[in-house]
Amino acid sequence: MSTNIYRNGCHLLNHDDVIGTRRVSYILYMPNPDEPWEVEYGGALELYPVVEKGAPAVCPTVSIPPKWNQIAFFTVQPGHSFHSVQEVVVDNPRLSIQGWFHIPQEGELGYDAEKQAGEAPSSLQQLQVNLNSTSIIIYP
Ligand SMILES: O=C(O)CCC(=O)C(=O)O
Ligand SMILES: [Fe+2]
Repeated sequence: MSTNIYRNGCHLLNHDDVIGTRRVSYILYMPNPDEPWEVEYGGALELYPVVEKGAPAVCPTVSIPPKWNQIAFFTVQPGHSFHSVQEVVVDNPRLSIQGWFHIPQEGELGYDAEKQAGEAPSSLQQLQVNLNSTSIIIYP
């Protein structure tokens, strides 16, 4: 879980959230409740349909502006759950708490070692594998 602040100029490019054992994404929006967020401020969560597996459409079909005390959930699906955050174009900060529900981890009820083994590696694990590959050139 993390707290996030998107200031004027901040945005998040299209991605699917798939890392390790994530299953459901959630975002709780907390812009200033006394100054309702306007669509023109940008900062909407945008959802993309999939043209074919792994390829999102160019344009989103759903756009959800942040609203005080509103929470968004979506399932994390490899090559499907594409979303982005529009650039914020106002000086009001776009505040949120964001995180993921995971499948049971080692030591938790319902943990399944085989399921864990089949999971997509985290980005850190992917980077570590690639660092050992001869096709990567590390510049000083
Ligand atoms: O803040 C949002 O609406 C989405 C954030 C997001 O996609 C992420 O942090 O991975
Ligand atoms: Fe995301």
